[in-house]
Amino acid sequence: MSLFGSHPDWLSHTLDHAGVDLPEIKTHLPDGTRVSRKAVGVLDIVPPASRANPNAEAIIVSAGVHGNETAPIEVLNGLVIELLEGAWELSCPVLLVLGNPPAMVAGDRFMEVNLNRLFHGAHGRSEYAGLAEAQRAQFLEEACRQFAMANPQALRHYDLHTAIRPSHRERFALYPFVEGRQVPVSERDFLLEAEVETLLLQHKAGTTFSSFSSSLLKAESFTVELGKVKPFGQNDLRRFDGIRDALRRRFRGQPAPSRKPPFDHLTVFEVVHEILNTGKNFRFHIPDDVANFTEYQPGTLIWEDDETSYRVGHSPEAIVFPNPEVPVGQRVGLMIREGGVR
Ligand SMILES: O=C(O)CCC(=O)N[C@@H](CCC(=O)O)C(=O)O
Ligand SMILES: [Zn+2]
Repeated sequence: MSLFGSHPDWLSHTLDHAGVDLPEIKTHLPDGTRVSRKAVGVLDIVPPASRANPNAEAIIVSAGVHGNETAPIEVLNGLVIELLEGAWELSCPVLLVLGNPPAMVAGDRFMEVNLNRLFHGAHGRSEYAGLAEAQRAQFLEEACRQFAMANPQALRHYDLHTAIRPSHRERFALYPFVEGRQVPVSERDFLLEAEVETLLLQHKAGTTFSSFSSSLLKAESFTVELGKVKPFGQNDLRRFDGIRDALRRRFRGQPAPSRKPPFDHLTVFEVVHEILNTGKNFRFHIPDDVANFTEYQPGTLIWEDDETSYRVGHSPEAIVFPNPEVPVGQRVGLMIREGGVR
């Protein structure tokens, strides 16, 4: 397919052209579906207007916002291969994004600065001026805005990741904070369909990709953690069948299946405290290699600096994403408290 020149698929084209500014290129599938490669790693795919969109939605799916989180990249590439081969027909507009191609080639989380801290306008801060990752964040925001404007259906965004640490809960989703909203039942059902059994409710807006799309584009968005970071080719992709099958079902516009055990209830946590590297002789009292969802008892000292400290409150709290190796001002981890099963 000319979209990818001599490359066998989207992923190999993206890796081979990482960091290159290619012009937009458009083509049609035999069934009339329009496919546009808007940039390296960005595909905008729209079914023919005559085709029904039974779920009345437009979907953004991103992976590779962190370059070393390879399994969701392989899953998304697999779905693109199926679609372009004609294995099934698309029913809703989709914008598919491989976030950070140079970091994917390097096998690193990022090159100069964490792309997933540059959205919601953060790419415009003076300290990021001229950085390729800031330009990519700006480009991706604009691509999402244009996609949302061209497709006025209900907008969804799933930003797919894998975690650095092992986890007591293999798959979990984060729901960005937007004042006054609640997770719709249909989205809870979708997470369970994707075998994601745990949901974290954020307590404030951030600068992640999913926070941008939910706050500024009014999308129902989630960051979805699907397992552990591994290099390309080393993922057991059977562990990602849930998300692949659930996304394919949505792309095809098929009805949602009913909840089935063991994936029939979501355990919900709320974020109670975001640990930031304060830079004032910051000391983190959680071991470096602790698993996500490790629980700490009331009163446990989590971090301190020369001015203040944080201890677990009146009931147990767990840690996710512990990582003290971040620049001053960035997130070292989240403290969460269980808030019910739904
Ligand atoms: O395992 C880790 O420490 C990081 C995994 C990861 O990249 N998580 C995302 C979560 C984004 C969000 O809070 O919605 C990130 O840190 O960017
Ligand atoms: Zn990530």
